[in-house]
Amino acid sequence: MVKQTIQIFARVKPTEKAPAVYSVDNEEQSGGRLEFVVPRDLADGFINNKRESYRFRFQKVFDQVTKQEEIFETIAKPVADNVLAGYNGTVFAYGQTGSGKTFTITGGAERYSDRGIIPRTLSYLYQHFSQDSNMVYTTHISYLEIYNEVGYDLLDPRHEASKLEDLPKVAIMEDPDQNIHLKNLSLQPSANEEEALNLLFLGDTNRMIAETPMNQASTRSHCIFTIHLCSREPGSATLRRSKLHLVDLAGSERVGKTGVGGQILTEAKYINLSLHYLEQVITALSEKNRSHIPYRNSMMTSVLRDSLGGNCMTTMIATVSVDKRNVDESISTCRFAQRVALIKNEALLNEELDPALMIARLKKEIQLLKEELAMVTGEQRHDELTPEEIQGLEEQVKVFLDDPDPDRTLDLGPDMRKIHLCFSLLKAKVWEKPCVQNGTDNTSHLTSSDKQDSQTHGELLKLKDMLTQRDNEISILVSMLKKEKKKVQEANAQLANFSNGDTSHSSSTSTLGEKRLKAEISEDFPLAQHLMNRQRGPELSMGRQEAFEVFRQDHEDRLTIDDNKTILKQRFAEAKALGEQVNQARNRVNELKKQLEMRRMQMAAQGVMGVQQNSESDPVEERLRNQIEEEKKSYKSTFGRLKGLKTEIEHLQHLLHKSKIKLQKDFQDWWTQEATKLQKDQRPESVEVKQSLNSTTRHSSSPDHAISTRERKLRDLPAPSARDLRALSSTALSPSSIPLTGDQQTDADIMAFIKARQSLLTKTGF
Ligand SMILES: Nc1ncnc2c1ncn2[C@@H]1O[C@H](COP(=O)(O)OP(=O)(O)OP(=O)(O)O)[C@@H](O)[C@H]1O
Repeated sequence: MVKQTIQIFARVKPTEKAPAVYSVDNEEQSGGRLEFVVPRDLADGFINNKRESYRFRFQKVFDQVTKQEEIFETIAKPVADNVLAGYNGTVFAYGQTGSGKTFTITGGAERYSDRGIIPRTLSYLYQHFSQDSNMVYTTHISYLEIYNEVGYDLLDPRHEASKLEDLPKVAIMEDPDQNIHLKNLSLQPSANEEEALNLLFLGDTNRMIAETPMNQASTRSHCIFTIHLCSREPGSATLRRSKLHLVDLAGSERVGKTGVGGQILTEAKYINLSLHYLEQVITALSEKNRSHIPYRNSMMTSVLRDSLGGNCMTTMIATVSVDKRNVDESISTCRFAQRVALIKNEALLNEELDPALMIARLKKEIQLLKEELAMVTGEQRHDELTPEEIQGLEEQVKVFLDDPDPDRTLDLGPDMRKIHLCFSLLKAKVWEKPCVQNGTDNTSHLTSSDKQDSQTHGELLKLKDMLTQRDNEISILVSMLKKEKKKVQEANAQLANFSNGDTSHSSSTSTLGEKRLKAEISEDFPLAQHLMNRQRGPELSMGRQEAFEVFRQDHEDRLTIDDNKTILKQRFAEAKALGEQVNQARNRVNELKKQLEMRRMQMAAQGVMGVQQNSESDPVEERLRNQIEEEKKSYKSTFGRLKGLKTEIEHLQHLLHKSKIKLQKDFQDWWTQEATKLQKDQRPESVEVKQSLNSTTRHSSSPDHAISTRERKLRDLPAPSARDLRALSSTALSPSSIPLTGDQQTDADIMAFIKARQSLLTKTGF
């Protein structure tokens, strides 16, 4: 058992604004120190106005310039090493919204070098698996999102087609030993790094898809990415099962400060509530003599129960922003971390015997014992006695009983089935004869038949003695058998439990999801298109497509997307060149091998023909072998580079994909806003329009239907060409300059559309 307090680290997010006064000191022996100096007049809110300096201790403090690589090496790698050794591990990020939790745990959305702890840990683990031939490893991945106290499986493929509320909820189940099991959370097998990364990408994409302007899930949900590891030495029945939770918590800011309302306020309350329960658990754990820890109050604390004060090595990263306006939240984050640092965990080595292997072993042992027995008895044992065997035994018993010799024995061998049968035959014989009555031992008066009876009685007593002896033997053998049977039953029951436990997680979905993800990456905007279809109905109209093009040109992420596209092209070219090099190296190795074989054949032929040969090794063969070794080395290193490049390419594709979805979502939000604005502007303009709308929606049960009908019309209007639009934008807008239809409703829609286009073109400088 390893006893350890939760390790705490702080990471300061880079800022371009004037930062508050703060300092970082990692020179101290006892760890790192983060200090904020808050001038008295600036201190507000809950910060004590009398204090100026706030100092906090951490294992280490990472300042603004720290790279992702260093964060992984210092924080996550030691935890991953413990997980490889069979201990549970958790790394969780805590901090206010925008302080860098997702950046630290998952990674940034722009560069490959911004990969966070999850992809780096996966890379590290799979590299370890491939290098460690002493162990056999199997991994499964689960990805849980907790939003408004409800759990969702981020690897559920239905995410794309359904609304969050319609997805199956993950439920918490507790077994009698208080172990937590999560129903409806799938455990996806991942045989290699690529498969694991695809699951991460799938989960991240699903997390984005679920977001709407009203639900910025990434900010207001907790996400737990778990790597389930199982390892064993080949042939050993001992298994090690460990789990690594990588946790991105929701933003920790206080509701009062964020100034939100409506749905978002409800969510904020949930988050605050769940983080409040997290605080309660942490406070309870940091207090001595507290017997009750309120884990069950929230889903997140229930799921992370082991990570907090249980069987786990846990590390917390407090992400802080040093912008002046965020200092009070940062101080609050650091205070929270100080309490977390008091919690002691007791991590156990998670070893267990593999029930399947135990059963196999016991079966083998039984088989061996049976074979030994057969060797001793010289007989092959079957389950039942055959009719011939029974007949033979009946005759044996008859001969035994008929023989007056008291030393006569009934030789049955060590076969319980035969012994049992003979005893029952004897018993039957005994009960066939009338019993000798109680009487004095007056044998002188006995007739010959009486004497015979008395002899039989003597034999009977002897037999009774034998019977007792055999009974004892039988009891011993039966109890041995029972013991063996019980062992097998227990092992069977364990196996059944084990496989039941697994099936609750077993809805395997990975391959489909991966395929879909890959297919989507290769196209341009299909997922986003699908998203819009889901929310708004069919296909983008021509007008919207054009508007989207203009919107895209002006979007803040366009440069990142273009940059990543360029890098991706470069990487593809590099990968192609490396692929060719790998092929060439392989061909060269094959060619050299052929030459080596030829040379060997030549030398052998010369030997046969009696040509004298140098007894030392052949220099030509030596040279060829060296060349092969060199080529193999070059092949291996180029192949390694190619593999690394492949991972980078996949990551870049994922980043591109994410940026594209974000772009589409931003456009969607903007479009909806513009449409709503226009509708508001036009509301007084015509009562008839309203009436007309009402008549269109008379049959609708939804009060919002009027808006959506109108919006749909606006969207589906055939758009003028870009040239027409430019012409339109330079023309003053008057109903006379636009070809109208005469229908009041349609003309109102056309005007609304033209206005929206014009405002867009004005914004983008056309
Ligand atoms: N160390 C860093 N270096 C560079 N950029 C960073 C760093 N930390 C955060 N950022 C950037 O700051 C922005 C907000 O970060 P991030 O989304 O990780 O915050 P968060 O704490 O996860 O917020 P939320 O609670 O909303 O999920 C992102 O654009 C991210 O790329």
